[in-house]
Amino acid sequence: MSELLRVEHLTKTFTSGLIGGFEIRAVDDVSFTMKKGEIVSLVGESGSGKTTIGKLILRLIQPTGGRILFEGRDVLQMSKKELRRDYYRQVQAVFQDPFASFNPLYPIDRSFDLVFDSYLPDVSRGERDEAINKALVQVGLNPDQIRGKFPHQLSGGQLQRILIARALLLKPKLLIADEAVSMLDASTRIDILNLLGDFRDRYGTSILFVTHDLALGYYISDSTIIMYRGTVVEMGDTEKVFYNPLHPYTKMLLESVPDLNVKWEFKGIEPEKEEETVYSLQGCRYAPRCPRARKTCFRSRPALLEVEKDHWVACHLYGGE
Ligand SMILES: Nc1ncnc2c1ncn2[C@@H]1O[C@H](COP(=O)(O)OP(=O)(O)OP(=O)(O)O)[C@@H](O)[C@H]1O
Repeated sequence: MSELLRVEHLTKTFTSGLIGGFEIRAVDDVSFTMKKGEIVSLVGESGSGKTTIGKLILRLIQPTGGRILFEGRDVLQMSKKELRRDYYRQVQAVFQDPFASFNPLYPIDRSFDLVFDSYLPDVSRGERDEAINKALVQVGLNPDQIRGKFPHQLSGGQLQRILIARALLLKPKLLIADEAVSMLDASTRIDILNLLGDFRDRYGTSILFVTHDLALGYYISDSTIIMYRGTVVEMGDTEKVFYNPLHPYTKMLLESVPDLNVKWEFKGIEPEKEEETVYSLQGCRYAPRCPRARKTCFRSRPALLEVEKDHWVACHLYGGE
């Protein structure tokens, strides 16, 4: 498989507060690649920088530093016209809240027409209708029951399928699915995941699957990137990351997934204290929470090293400096 996307040393710093504001390094020196037709999960707890990475790739926000290459082309150097005419034809996104993605004042058909108007203006009305109906059938919907309806007349699952049908009308090379199934019930969630996998198989669409849910990431992805507070702590082949986790944070995350047949029992656990969440910008960001942290972990950031084929970890326990 050849390379589709390359993210190099991507950094995004936000400034919060008006006077004497403080800086949040939401994404801190993140590098990874995606192959054509590959599904990559970007996994991490809330605030780890996943959505910010998706928005940077989509050029919805500007990075503080780093490069994004799509098929070798520098995305950050693209003009607005190039983005609109070319990049967004090939890179589409589906976000978490399907209700927020539609204008409640218009029937959902309008959202399909906007795609045609923006990217395929020369397609005739008849051809549009045919393509829309085909896309709706592909995502398991009956066009007769969907077309002409307003968003409030449809369920969250139906709207999410419509968003996927809309994104896939263009048969994009890259789909960014940001918590795209988080708001759906379990059975609809699996349907939508299967749909995404089916599209990858059919059209070779690469998918960046952004999620905080390890099980969903494992189900759908070929490769997994584990984020912690803006940094990549571990990444690689999904089987290797899940069955041979190396970073103490990945191990903790995997141990925290509740088992279906294990009941909760009181263990007197104290919630995490505020001072333990303070992290240093020079050292490993996980060091204050890490049971195996040493002095060096607070002093220097470990490099992301390939410890076995297709398996990288950023941890001083594995020789990172
Ligand atoms: N526009 C912004 N201004 C200031 N800070 C921001 C902004 N957007 C994000 N952040 C901060 O950047 C950090 C990363 O946020 P981001 O939304 O990327 O995380 P996430 O991993 O996607 O979390 P979630 O799963 O909760 O959406 C957080 O600390 C967040 O508060």
